[in-house]
Amino acid sequence: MYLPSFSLKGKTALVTGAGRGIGHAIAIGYAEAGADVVIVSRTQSDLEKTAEIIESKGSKAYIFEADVTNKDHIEKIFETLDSKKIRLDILVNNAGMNIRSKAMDVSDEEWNTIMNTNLRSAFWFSQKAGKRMKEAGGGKIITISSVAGHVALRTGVVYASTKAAIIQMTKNLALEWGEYGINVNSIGPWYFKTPLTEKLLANEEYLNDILAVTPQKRVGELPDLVGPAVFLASEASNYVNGQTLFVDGGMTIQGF
Ligand SMILES: NC(=O)C1=CN([C@@H]2O[C@H](COP(=O)(O)OP(=O)(O)OC[C@H]3O[C@@H](n4cnc5c(N)ncnc54)[C@H](OP(=O)(O)O)[C@@H]3O)[C@@H](O)[C@H]2O)C=CC1
Ligand SMILES: C[C@H](O)[C@@H]1OC(=O)[C@H](O)[C@@H]1O
Repeated sequence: MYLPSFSLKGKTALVTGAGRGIGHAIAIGYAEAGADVVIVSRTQSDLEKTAEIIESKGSKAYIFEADVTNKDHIEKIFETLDSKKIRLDILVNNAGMNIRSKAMDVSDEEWNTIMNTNLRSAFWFSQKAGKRMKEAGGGKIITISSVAGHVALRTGVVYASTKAAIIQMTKNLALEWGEYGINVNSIGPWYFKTPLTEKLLANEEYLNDILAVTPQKRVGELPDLVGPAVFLASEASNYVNGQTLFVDGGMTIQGF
């Protein structure tokens, strides 16, 4: 028995970083749930592959080759959506990156790149989508944070700071926009095998360290993330707001 409230039929979602990894999986999962998908990244060839799969599911794909750290690019995306009268029901701020420097070695350039990609872009996309969702009577905004925003990891203080900020931004936007029917939530993954992490996960010792603090004793598989992402994008989560859903195999509750 399929619960209709989980359907995304008739909805349009925008997913940043949809060319590879988690964003690619979420974009396709949304198409499978019935949504049309606006996909954004800097690599046209990746986007075309994602679009082909989305269209094979019977959904429309709208490609935007853009850099989320460039505010003009963000502006252009929304101007184009407006001109084409493409209504935005769901926004997934997924694009992100990391430079895993020790705190004492972080450069200004590294700080700016990580902050602009992971946090600043998510806010500008949210502000533009939020204005349109308010006019439309509601919408769903999901930002991909990380367990790194909740517990200390050895993967870099700047990245962790962006992910913690996303968790707080999620709460503040939910506080301001809840009355407009906008649900603002976040997903906090533990390790998933993607181009961002595949080199790390290929290191047996590092992988063993990960599994030692993961109750489910495995890293995440992309389908493990799609279900939570569909839930938070669907009407099934209409009374969930300001929350961060950790999809982590139990890692954040790991004690001793
Ligand atoms: N994989 C994991 O274990 C975890 C990942 N996360 C988070 O999940 C999100 C996705 O990560 P993951 O899929 O692993 O990463 P990947 O590096 O595999 O994919 C990142 C995607 O974002 C795009 N992207 C990166 N920078 C920009 C930019 N400036 N402008 C537009 N698009 C950009 C990339 O495309 P392109 O480079 O072509 O622009 C790519 O499509 C990130 O926010 C990450 O922090 C959180 C916890 C764990
Ligand atoms: C779990 C983290 O978000 C993930 O681990 C990494 O090494 C990546 O750089 C991210 O920090």
